[in-house]
Amino acid sequence: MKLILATSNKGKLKEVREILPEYDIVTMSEAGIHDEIEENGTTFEENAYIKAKYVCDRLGEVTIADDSGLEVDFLDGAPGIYSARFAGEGATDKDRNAKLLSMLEGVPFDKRTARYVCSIAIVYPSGEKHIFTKTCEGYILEKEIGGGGFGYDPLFYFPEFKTTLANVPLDTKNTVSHRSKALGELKKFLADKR
Ligand SMILES: O=c1nc[nH]c2c1ncn2[C@H]1C[C@H](O)[C@@H](COP(=O)(O)OP(=O)(O)OP(=O)(O)O)O1
Ligand SMILES: [Mg+2]
Repeated sequence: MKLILATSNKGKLKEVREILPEYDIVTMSEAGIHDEIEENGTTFEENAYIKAKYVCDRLGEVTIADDSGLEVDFLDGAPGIYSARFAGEGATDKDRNAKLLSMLEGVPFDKRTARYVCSIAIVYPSGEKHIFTKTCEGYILEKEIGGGGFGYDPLFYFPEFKTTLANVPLDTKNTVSHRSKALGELKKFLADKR
């Protein structure tokens, strides 16, 4: 079965293709849509739906989208839904990680708890929609470790792995991540629907 994926994030795309090998994942740009979709919702769920709905309306095909981010407890849940934008337009993963580190300067390890959140929306041309949300709990380190994953992964320490999600193979990250768990719910839903 073909699923359009409404994202322009290559890290997400790689993970979604690994986690859903039984689906033919076609990106919005492969389907001819190059628009920047305004993420003006107030929750991960709303933003995931906004992205999937936008692309589904244009293509008339079943579309999924991922809205995700990092909630840091010491920062009262920031950057949250602003995780991609909180260091401004044109910023890189490196810039965002540097900004996050500066905001946590001097904060001891046990107060650096954080979680990733991932909402996966699926929208059908009929208007049917479903949204699945999962989290992944960890700590923000004081320096980057590892070259894998993407985004905040070099700073995201996962206790059971005793290292960051950037310092384990992708298939290992995919056994515990917010994204793999939310996509697992989607998989169950799609299997039940058949
Ligand atoms: O597993 C992850 N490992 C590391 N970082 C992560 C992860 N999951 C989300 N993140 C970060 C990346 C980005 O800074 C933000 C998502 O923002 P978000 O708007 O959902 O994605 P995006 O703008 O990069 O691509 P798009 O909206 O086209 O899907 O959270
Ligand atoms: Mg985005």
